Amino acid sequence: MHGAGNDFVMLDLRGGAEPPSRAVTQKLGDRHFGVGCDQIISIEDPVEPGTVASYRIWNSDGSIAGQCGNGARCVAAWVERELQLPAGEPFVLSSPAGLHEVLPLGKGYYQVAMGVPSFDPRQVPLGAQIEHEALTYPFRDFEFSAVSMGNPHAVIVVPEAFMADVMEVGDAMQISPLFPQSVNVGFAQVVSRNELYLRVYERGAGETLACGSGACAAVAALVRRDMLDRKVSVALPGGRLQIEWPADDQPIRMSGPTAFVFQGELIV
Ligand SMILES: N[C@H](CCC[C@H](N)C(=O)O)C(=O)O
Repeated sequence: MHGAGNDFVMLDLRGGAEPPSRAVTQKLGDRHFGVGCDQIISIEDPVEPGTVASYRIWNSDGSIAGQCGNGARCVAAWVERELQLPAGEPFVLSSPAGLHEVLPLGKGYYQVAMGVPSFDPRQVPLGAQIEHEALTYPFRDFEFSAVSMGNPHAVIVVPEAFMADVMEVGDAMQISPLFPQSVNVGFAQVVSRNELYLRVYERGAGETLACGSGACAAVAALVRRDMLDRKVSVALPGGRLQIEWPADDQPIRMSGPTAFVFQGELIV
């Protein structure tokens, strides 16, 4: 499946099937010697009351992630079809980052509640050298904001997202002691108070065509810096996501597309 071009191998692990080993996730993620994807997403039995399923996330390099926004929408589409849920009816999923209310919007579009963003440096996490929470932190000759959406994000405001040196800056930040668990690095160009161009150099996958949690993190960081209103259209290379953060203590709601690409059987 893919969500705005961020592509996934979805594994049906319901019934307690073994999660993939690191080697299997790397094999699945390999675009030449395996299937090829940005992340591997499992669909698993519900673990929380009131939920219909749970999911987990592995990046294509085999590392584990706590959240995946585009993946959450694809889990929603997969579950709605597989469990034959009543069309248009909301339901709840759980992930390592918590509970997620899903609202099917029709035509493969879903709204997912992605949780309340955290700016606490210990939550992101940032290295111990950062003692206090701040709107931005210095890195080389620029500054970044730090946000957790259940996974770590650094958000950099740039004049031209298209011209940003995503790989060089992204690589340098991911290996910096500032980010003990590495980081997803967003390059955000503010078009207006309701529109953002965004590119994301993801932890464990490199630059992807879209990053749902990255879009949420960028909106949260720039609302906090009074550079955006609370309802924003985020244009990424692979497609558009609608992000709304109703209030600081409310979950961010992300809406966007999903697509089924291919179904097969994995023989390991
Ligand atoms: N690379 C991310 C996981 C996938 C996030 C992204 N694909 C999304 O849609 O949120 C991490 O290691 O935290």
